[in-house]
Amino acid sequence: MRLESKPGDWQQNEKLTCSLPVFYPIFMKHTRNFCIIAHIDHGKSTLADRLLEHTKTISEREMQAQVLDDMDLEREKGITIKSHAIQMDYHYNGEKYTLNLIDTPGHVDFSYEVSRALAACEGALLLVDAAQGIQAQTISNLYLALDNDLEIIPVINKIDMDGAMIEVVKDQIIELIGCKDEDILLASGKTGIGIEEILQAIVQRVPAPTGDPEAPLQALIFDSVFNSFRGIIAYFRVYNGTIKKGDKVRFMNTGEDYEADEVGILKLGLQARSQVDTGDVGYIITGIKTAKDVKVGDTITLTKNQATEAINGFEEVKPMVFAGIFPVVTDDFEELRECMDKLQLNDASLTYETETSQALGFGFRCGFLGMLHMEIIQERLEREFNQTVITTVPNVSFVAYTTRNEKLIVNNPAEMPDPSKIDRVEEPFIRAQIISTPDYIGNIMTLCLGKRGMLINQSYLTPTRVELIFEMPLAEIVFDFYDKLKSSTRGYASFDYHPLDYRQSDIVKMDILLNGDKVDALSALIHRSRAEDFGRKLCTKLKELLPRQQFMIAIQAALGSKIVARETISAMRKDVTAKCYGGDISRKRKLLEKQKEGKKRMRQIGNVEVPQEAFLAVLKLND
Ligand SMILES: Nc1nc2c(ncn2[C@@H]2O[C@H](COP(=O)(O)OP(=O)(O)OP(=O)(O)O)[C@@H](O)[C@H]2O)c(=O)[nH]1
Repeated sequence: MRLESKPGDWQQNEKLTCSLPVFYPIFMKHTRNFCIIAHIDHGKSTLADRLLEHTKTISEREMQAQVLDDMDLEREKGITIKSHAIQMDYHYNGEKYTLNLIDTPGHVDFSYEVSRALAACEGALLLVDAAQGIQAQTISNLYLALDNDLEIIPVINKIDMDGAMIEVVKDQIIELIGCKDEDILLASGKTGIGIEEILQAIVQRVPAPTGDPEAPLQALIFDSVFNSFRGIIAYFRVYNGTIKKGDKVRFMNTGEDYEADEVGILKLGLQARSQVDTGDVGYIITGIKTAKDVKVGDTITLTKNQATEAINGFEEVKPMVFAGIFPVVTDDFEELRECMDKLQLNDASLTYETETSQALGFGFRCGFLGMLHMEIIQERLEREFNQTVITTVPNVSFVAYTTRNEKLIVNNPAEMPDPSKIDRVEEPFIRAQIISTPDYIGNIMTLCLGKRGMLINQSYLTPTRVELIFEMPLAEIVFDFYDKLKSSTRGYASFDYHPLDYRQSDIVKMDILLNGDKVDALSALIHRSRAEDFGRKLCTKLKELLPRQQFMIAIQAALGSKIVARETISAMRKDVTAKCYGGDISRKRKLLEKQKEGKKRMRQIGNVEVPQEAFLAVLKLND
């Protein structure tokens, strides 16, 4: 994200409406491409539903049915109907307009995809919750929209709520984007207030798309979905030219040629058309079977009559967080591999390679866009593929330079070379933006400085809202930062971050030993200043999480050969079922079954049984 864009520049987009080319056809004049941006839970989905209902794109009955159908359909066919993009017809002043609503994923893990979706629009509805006011993602999404030169329509949403502070939030918005009082719309996605005004504003204020229908085809891919019958369906926005069914097309960044088996527009489902024109949003099916071959941000052109340039801004999305995923039962490794292969077919941003751990056997080292992405993948493996897996400590990607000046990318603590062979290590830094009421500045500073953050800027957005900008190591955010921020500000602070660069850092490897055996899956890479404290807390947490056994268990944390912390779990004296002997047999069975259930996610390491929670203990360290 470029941060140079200044809030207040927002009205400059008028230039777009005035510079229409002479060949500007009527269908483009009546097209509007827009998205809805907001902080999480400010009511995006609910408002989108009302827009679809109001324009009769989806009837009330379908809306109900749709919500119910969605999960099954998505599972069976991989089609997401309401998200991604949908076209509405809207009649205004006796003329029919085509409004394309492009949905954005909204979470920082997927911010590259958000920026591509925004690039396919000319305008954005900026929703702000009337009770909560401006939050961190309101601002970061606004900046993304400004970077893409979008016309911003500010909307105060949820005005039906008792706690709505319309005037206060109006002032916040005026301060932030420099608009006029009358530019701000008032709405409630729940009751339907303001929906007609929003649709009118989209037609009146969002510029119609520009472009040359006669020029060579340039269509930007802003999203793709996987359909098990039809392969990958790519969603695009046509900037110049026309795409027709049967055309031979080229994906400019991957350099691959395909045939357009089907093209069309996105209504409640896919609607095939003979062609999709300049300025419009549509889909293409080419028989591509894997998500890897369709990259968000790529440009589609024709094989003959190619565009000379791709639409700029294509970027390979890089994983930010890495963790091991292992089958609970070692024999299930091949089955897990098949599931990972299938999962990657429809999620190109998941990367994985085989990993061997002494403790856990064969598994995969996976790369994720962020912690949310990691949770989603784990959940999908369990729900859709019925796998029971153990996930290990997540870590960021470090860069180690050896004394021979080789550069190594370290995505796994086990790959970190011996300290004697390392010249220096670099770690990724992020720019964190925190917005809060001024009462909590002290707590936020303590938290962020404790996480090796540096305060870069502090500014008051309004007298009651302060924005703090820090530069911090990504590794510090990955663990428990967000929860800590919420608890130290009683939920008042909101937070967003963006990657910055790699910086030299004193990183060491912390090993954990159980009864003297090093458990590689519990190793972590950590800053030296935090290592001893981290080791102590981790040992204490592991003591809580490891079940007692018939013998004593020593838990040790070590930096190289130096033990920095130790805890002991004493031996269990009695058999858990002993008290049931001679008693009720069904009670005994229940107890044994309960134990079996608990074993599901246990791994035997040496002679110690380690439950899944222990592998992620790092995420739950006490203060
Ligand atoms: N009172 C009131 N509640 C609303 C309104 N719009 C949405 N909500 C509620 O606010 C919550 C969040 O709404 P969503 O539409 O899911 O918000 P969202 O921005 O799409 O959320 P994410 O997709 O999670 O970012 C839900 O519980 C809604 O019922 C509104 O206009 N008034």
